[in-house]
This record gives sequence, structure tokens and C-alpha cells, in this order.
Amino acid sequence: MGVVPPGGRRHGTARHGTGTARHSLINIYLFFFKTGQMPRLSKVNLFTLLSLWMELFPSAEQQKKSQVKKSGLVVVKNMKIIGLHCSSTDLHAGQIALIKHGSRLKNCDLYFSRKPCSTCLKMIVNAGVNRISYWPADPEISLQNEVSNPTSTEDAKLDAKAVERLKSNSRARVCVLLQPLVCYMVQFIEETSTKFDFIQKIAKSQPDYNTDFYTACRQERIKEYESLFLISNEEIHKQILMTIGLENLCENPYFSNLRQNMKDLVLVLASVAASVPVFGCFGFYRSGSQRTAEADDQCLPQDVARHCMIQARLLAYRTEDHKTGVGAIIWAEEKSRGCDGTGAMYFIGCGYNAFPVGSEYADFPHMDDKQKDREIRKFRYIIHAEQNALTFRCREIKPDERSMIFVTKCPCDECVPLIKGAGIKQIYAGDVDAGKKKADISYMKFGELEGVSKFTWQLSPLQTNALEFHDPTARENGVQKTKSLDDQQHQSKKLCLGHY
Ligand SMILES: O=c1ccn([C@H]2C[C@H](O)[C@@H](COP(=O)(O)OP(=O)(O)OP(=O)(O)O)O2)c(=O)[nH]1
Repeated sequence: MGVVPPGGRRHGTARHGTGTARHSLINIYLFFFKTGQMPRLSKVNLFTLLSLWMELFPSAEQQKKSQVKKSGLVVVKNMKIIGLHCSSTDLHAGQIALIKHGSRLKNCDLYFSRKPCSTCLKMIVNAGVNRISYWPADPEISLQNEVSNPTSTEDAKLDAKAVERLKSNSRARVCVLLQPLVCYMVQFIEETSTKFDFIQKIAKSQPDYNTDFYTACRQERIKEYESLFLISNEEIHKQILMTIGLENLCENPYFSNLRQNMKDLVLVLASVAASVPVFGCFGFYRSGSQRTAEADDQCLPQDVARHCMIQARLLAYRTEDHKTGVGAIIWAEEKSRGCDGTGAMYFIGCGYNAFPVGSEYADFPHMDDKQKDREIRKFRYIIHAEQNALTFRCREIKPDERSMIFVTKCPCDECVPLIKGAGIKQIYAGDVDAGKKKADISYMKFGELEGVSKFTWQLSPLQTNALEFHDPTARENGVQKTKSLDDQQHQSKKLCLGHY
């Protein structure tokens, strides 16, 4: 487990409101000028966050109250994600990993949202995994609810002991891999989430053009995730840590550092999740020209589409482009429901925009198209999020299955033909730059793309029709449009750190 950097607590990481946004922006600028880089999520924290998020994968199954808690799992090979899973009513996440990957689990790293039970651990260890990381709160077999059901808590304690015995006799490292966030990470994520295109699109539809709803939604998510992923009572948390073999973390400063790291990650998750909010009639809908498409190519349920877009948003915080972070993730759907808690859906690949693998920070230019000298602009070098997702995919894209890509920004002219050529059937994205031709990057092809269904973030068409009825010229993609606001939105869409 990482420790807090010298000087004590990291700067203001546990702030709950948008509060002094201007101040935090100045701090982020200072960080940028000092280090030359924007705050970035470490891979380990990204995998941990994705495991927590997978625990929340929307499920059609009825959740029964049980001692066995739902858990999320990220399977990683050579530091690349090869599986995103969550438990179902019948199977634990570890069992699903075994069914889906079998002996391919050898040398993989597994990130669990809860410490796995002995049934799962013995099989995973047997498969030869390299490392098992877990979130240090209530384990899969819950150690809470002592009073209401003493027998099952006794069983849970017995299981925790068995897990420890398996751990001490296994080659795999079973550990907690949390790292402290870099300075200003929480503020940066909060700032960029408020400015995220989806939030701005909703704000634009509000009469007073504000983003207060983002703050409210974030607060709700914080409450919800804190109750799920943290243990509010310090004594109970200590008791659980003791039972699951983490007595070393029960002393201060390790205990308070651990709790702070966990809290910061929960804040990150809540801030990102709130940037693709459940808000009024906003969601992913076909754009105008495609609305008559056949019914067999329907949009995913909104909660599933939102969930996957949030995965892409998390990936974007690994970007190497300090101006514009982009994340992309590809999922597909089998013909029939599988054993995974994700139903028929399975993971294919994911990525974010970054310079070619193996390159060093100074190898390539980082400037944008405001830079006069075209030779020192980033555009000819950077690999786009979709390109990385396709390159490092772990499964093939099958022509007879519904495959879908979720991208945090409108796919550009380099990526649109790649997505279509790869046989991806659906694109879920924003459309803010659609139709724009910039100096070195263009977004002209997305609007014209045919043969791939496009679902962009907008007001539901039903709602749109009502608007149209009143004023057919006053909308674009379902959002009431005035020229000046549209321009404002483009200006404020990013935390612009482009004036080097
Ligand atoms: O389909 C795409 C399109 C772009 N990018 C990445 C590449 C590059 O790192 C960045 C370019 O973003 P943008 O078009 O917003 O240009 P910018 O110069 O970063 O910002 P601005 O909108 O101010 O021009 O986004 C992708 O990953 N996928």
C-alpha cells in the first residue's frame, strides 16, 4: 500500500462540494506548470476503480439480501485489461473468472471489489494467477450484520481464516494495491466532470444555464458509494481488517492513510459517475437521420449504456494528452445470456488516447492546433482511444453479434472508418465536435456514417418532438439551441490548459 507524500495529507482531496472552483483551477494550473503534466490516475487505481464500478453493473436479476455480497472483478494480463466481470445470483466473481478464462488466468493480476471467499480463492490460486488485489472493506462473505445473524457471521469468520491459510501457502500475492492519488487529482476530476460535454449539454437545456444539478447528483453518488464501499465506524473497520489478515493496517498512521485513500477513490468514482447522470429525459438516443432504423438494432437499456460510458470516462483519466482526455471501451453481446452478472454482455477491449507504447514523454510534440508551427503539434503522433481499444482487444469482434463502442467524445475522421471496418455495430458517444473541421483533426465523417447505429447523448426524441412542435428551428439533437450558447459550450468544454 502506498503512503501519503511527505508533508502530511494531500491537498484538499476530501472536499465534497464544487466550492472554490476557481481556487482549485489555479492549483491545477500550478501543478501543471511545476510538473509539466496533468494529474493522472495510476493503472492500479484505475483497475481498482473499475472493479468497484463493476460491482455496480446494472442487473436484471433480483438482488436477494444475503451474506454473500455482489462483487466486481477486473482481470489484467501484462497490465492490460482482459476481463470485466461481476458476480451473478448463482456465481461469485472468482468463479466467473474461472469459467470465462480457465488456465488463461495463469500470470494474470485480479482486482476484486471485495476480498474473495475461500471457494473462489482456491481455484484462482490453483490456476496460477500472479496477484490478487482486493478493496479492504467488507469482504465477499460479509463480516457485518453480527447481531442479526450470528451463525452466518461465524461461517464468515471461518471462511476468512481459510482464505488466510490459502494465502499463506500460495505463490500468488494476495494484497491491497491502493495508491494515494497524485496532488489535485480529485479537484481535476471534479473540474473536468463539470465541464464534460454531457453535463454542459444538460446545463444548456436549463433556463438559467447552470451546473448545480451536477453538484447535487455528485453528492447523492458520494452518499451511496460511501455506504457501499466504506465502513463508517472506525472500530468496525479495524475489526474487519484484523479478521481478514490486515492487522498491520490497523495502527496509525497506516489506518488513517488507508481510510483517506479509500475515501478519495470513492470521491473519484462519484465525481465521474455523476458526469453521465440520470437526469430528466437525457440519455443515449439515435440521431435524427437514423431514427427510422430497424427495431432489431435497438439501443441498450439506458442504465447499461450509462454504466459503460462511465467506464470510458474513468479510462480517459489515464490520457497522455494533457488537454483532451478520451476513453473508449468495446463490449459485445452474445446470443444468449451467460453466467456473468453482466448478462449476455462481454468485454472486448478498452483504451485511452496516448503516445505510441514505449515512447517517453519528450519523444513527441504535445501542442494543439493553436500552435502556428504545424510540425510541433501532437496530432500526427497520438494514438486515439478507439485505436488503442481496437489494437489491444482481447477478443475478436464477431459479425453475427451486437458489438458496441463507448467513446467519451465524438469519433474523429481517423477513427470512424476503423470502427466501421472492424465490424462494430453501435457507437455510443457525444456529438459536440461533430461536423467540425479543425486544422489537423476533423469530425466530418461521424454525421455521414451509415451502417453503424449512432447513439448520442441528448434529450429523448419524445421530448424533442414536443419542443419541435413549438419551434422547429430551435433545436439540434434534441437540445434547444441558440448560437451564442453553443459557442460558449464549445469554449468551456475542456479544462483548457493549452497555453503552454
Ligand atoms: O476519435 C477521437 C478523436 C480524438 N481523440 C483524441 C486525440 C487527441 O489526443 C485529442 C484531440 O482532441 P480535440 O479534437 O478536442 O483537439 P484539442 O486540440 O485537444 O482540443 P480543441 O477542442 O481545443 O481543439 O483527442 C481520440 O482519442 N479519439
